[in-house]
Amino acid sequence: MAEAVRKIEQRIKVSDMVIEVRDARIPLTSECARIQELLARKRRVIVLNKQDLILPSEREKWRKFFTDKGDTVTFTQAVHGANIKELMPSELHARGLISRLDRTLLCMIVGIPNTGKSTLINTLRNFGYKDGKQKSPGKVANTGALPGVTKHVSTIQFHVKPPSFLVDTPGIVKMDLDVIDGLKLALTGAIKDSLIDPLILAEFLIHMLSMRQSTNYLTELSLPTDCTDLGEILTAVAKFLIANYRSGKLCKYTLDNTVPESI
Ligand SMILES: Nc1nc2c(ncn2[C@@H]2O[C@H](COP(=O)(O)OP(=O)(O)OP(=O)(O)O)[C@@H](O)[C@H]2O)c(=O)[nH]1
Repeated sequence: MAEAVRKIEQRIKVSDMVIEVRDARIPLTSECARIQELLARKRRVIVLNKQDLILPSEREKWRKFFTDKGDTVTFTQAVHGANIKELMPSELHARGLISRLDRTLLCMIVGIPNTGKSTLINTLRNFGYKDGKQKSPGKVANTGALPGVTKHVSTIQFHVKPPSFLVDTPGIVKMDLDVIDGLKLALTGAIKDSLIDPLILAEFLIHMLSMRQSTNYLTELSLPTDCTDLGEILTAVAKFLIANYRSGKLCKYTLDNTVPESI
């Protein structure tokens, strides 16, 4: 991880701009805290990916939140290419994120693990080549449902004219995570499942849902019939809740709030 951070820091200095990919379900907790100081000095667009997993009303609330702070944001669904056009060189230029369109463009992609960076790169590349009327080059970055798939820093062309490149980087997590941040990251799949007991994670999820007065999930819950042991049943229920939260079937609430709240 330290090596990855060092390489990212070196490459950021020579890049024209940064695309910071966050998880739309945790727009604050998924910030790339470890290099925020560096990011603050670069032109940056915050991509809130996995927009399909939050309600449209939540999207609008967060868009206003970031825009009021002076940040440039784009909501995407990288798996299906939603809003990818907003990240094409001409759009980045129109939004004031790059100053010239006649020069080679180098864009860093950074973010915590599992936010969809590699998926976004593949989608941007397909879209970018089509935008330049070139044959679609296919997938280059490896993707996966578990965190930590990308291990190395690599540079990938995503547009022909102007020649534009993306620097793919491994996901980086901050060192001094507090418990609540850790639970939110675990719930959204940014840190490994093996690190947190699913019962604790499910309890946290139920707590977060009860704060939003949401009990819809109770009607969906059918207990596994092949379990007799209470502990096993609870674990099965916990895993059911977590999996359904992650797929967006349980609810589409963000876990962060635009105003501070006590948990
Ligand atoms: N629901 C949803 N899932 C997505 C979206 N984009 C990516 N994913 C899924 O999120 C998971 C992680 O995607 P990756 O592209 O591998 O994420 P990454 O940020 O490169 O991950 P690391 O290698 O851990 O840094 C995969 O299962 C993707 O299919 C999206 O817009 N919506």
